[in-house]
Amino acid sequence: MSTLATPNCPIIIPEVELQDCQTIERSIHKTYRRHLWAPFIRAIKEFNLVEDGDRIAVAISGGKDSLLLAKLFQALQRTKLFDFELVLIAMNPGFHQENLVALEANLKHLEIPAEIYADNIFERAEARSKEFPCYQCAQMRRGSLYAKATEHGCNKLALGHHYDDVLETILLNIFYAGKFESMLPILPAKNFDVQLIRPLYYVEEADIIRYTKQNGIQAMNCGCTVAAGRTASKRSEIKQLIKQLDTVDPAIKNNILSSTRNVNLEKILGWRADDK
Ligand SMILES: Nc1ncnc2c1ncn2[C@@H]1O[C@H](COP(=O)(O)OP(=O)(O)OP(=O)(O)O)[C@@H](O)[C@H]1O
Repeated sequence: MSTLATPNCPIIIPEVELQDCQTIERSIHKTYRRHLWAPFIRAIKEFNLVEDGDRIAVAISGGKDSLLLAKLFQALQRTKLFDFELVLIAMNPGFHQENLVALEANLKHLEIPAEIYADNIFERAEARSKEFPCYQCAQMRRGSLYAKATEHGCNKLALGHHYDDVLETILLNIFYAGKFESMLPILPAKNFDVQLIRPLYYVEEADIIRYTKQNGIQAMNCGCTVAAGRTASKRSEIKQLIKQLDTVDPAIKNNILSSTRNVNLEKILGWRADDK
């Protein structure tokens, strides 16, 4: 997989031998209790992301975030805090063969019995939009995952977006789209009877990287075969900016998110809701 790293999608090199599955599972409750388990539970409780009777599809791309998300959901199910069903799905959008083999190996080792299904989204996204395949790809991936979740009778689809994704999205929207818009922890799908949930909302990327490296997990860094390296530069610039700001004042990250809860409608020039 190392050959598939790009400047905007750096590879995460494990710092130890791959640990056995039980050790990895234990680490979530011990070493990473404060930084992974606690924020995961906090988001679930604060936003009611999981409720009794739910049937939740967890979408696993093979990257570090969704591999962790699957392990957290398996751990949550064992606690019996909520009575819910879990469906694990992984879509193959046209990965390089070496990425697909690595994904299968990771799922097996981590005891994540996910259904891998094929949907040639990379090819279709590129055919539809040579210039901006990423936007197409993101839309089509989401649609494919919603459809698969629906096919499995799920009422929720969990994605692996984390705290830093949320902050980056807020700033990207301000800087490059001229709008104040966040990424929500829970929202209804537009064309499906499914709710999208983001249970890693409070989990910091640095902690996911630490957990991944320290458990020897070689997650997929970037499965894209179409535009990897050409795009996502704005996101990586914003990531660097937030990193720099964090060294100046560690309160800044939290303040970026807090600003989305604290909008003074008397001190803004305009707003819209439901196209109004
Ligand atoms: N091919 C896929 N199959 C299943 N789920 C996917 C796939 N691609 C994306 N997802 C879901 O959408 C989320 C966000 O996708 P994105 O490509 O932004 O991932 P990411 O930030 O690189 O996260 P990850 O480390 O999980 O890949 C993923 O965490 C995962 O839950």
